[in-house]
Amino acid sequence: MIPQLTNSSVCMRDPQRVQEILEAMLKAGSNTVQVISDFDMTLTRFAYNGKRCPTCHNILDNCKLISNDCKEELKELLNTYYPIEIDSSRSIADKLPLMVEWWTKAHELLVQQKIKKDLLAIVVRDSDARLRDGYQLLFDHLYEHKIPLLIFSAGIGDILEEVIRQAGVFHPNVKVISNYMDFDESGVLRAFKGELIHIYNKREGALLNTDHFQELRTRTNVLLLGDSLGDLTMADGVQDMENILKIGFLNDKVDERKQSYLDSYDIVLVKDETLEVPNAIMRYLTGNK
Ligand SMILES: Nc1ccn([C@@H]2O[C@H](COP(=O)(O)O)[C@@H](O)[C@H]2O)c(=O)n1
Repeated sequence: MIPQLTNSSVCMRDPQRVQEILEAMLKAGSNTVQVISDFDMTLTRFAYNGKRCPTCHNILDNCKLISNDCKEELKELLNTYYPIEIDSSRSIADKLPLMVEWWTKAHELLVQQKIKKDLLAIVVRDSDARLRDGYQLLFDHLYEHKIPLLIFSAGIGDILEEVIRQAGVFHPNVKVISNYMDFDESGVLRAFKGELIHIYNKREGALLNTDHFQELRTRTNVLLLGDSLGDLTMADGVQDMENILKIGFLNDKVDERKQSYLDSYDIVLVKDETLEVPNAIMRYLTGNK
């Protein structure tokens, strides 16, 4: 039905079920569809030319606004907590407090650096941030077909917005839920706003944004894109959901994590740095237009 679903990167536990969901969504019409996507390592690449690409946090961690001592501390945090984040032998309940600890410590360190708001655009421009191949097509296609795109990220909203703005795809149909920086009157970072969003509390974040989901109450068919098991709860605020198709990017520790991804996502994209499959699915849902 969709030739790209036979790509070597594509794994499905139940291809028949995927076909049924796609047919139901096609029948409902693209005016009932919304896309909910994670950002880091989902819309952005995991690696490029054999080198890891940065997350929103890493863009700041490694920039010239951060002192060398602070860079070292942030790197130590990454080396301590990232292996925990992707450890398939530990439960989410076990990892959750440690993830809160990671985000909290990193944000405290960033706040101490007195980062200036007006330098963020330069920081992003000078970074190795890289959206996945096919991003332009995805963002433009959703915009042309008036399909809402919610980017739900535990990264840093100000950095995320700058990445998509500089890529020329921050269209009016895009809404971002993320951790936003709070600047004082002279434009210096003094805190992070609101409730912390980390990798395992997106359900709570979704339930706090009832207004957004209420506005989209006719969009009862969801295409969800994520790269972690925490991303599966991003659509928990959607009202009267009819169908959901979950696509998961499996970027790291593939052998250890493949089964849990197959059990949770309808389509698993293994070490696939492109948006070829989501783009093919969107083309199918919009009648190949
Ligand atoms: N100090 C930190 C905290 C988190 N990360 C990474 O950010 C990712 C979260 O963003 P999503 O857009 O994927 O929700 C997460 O996977 C962490 O690995 C970081 O790099 N530094």
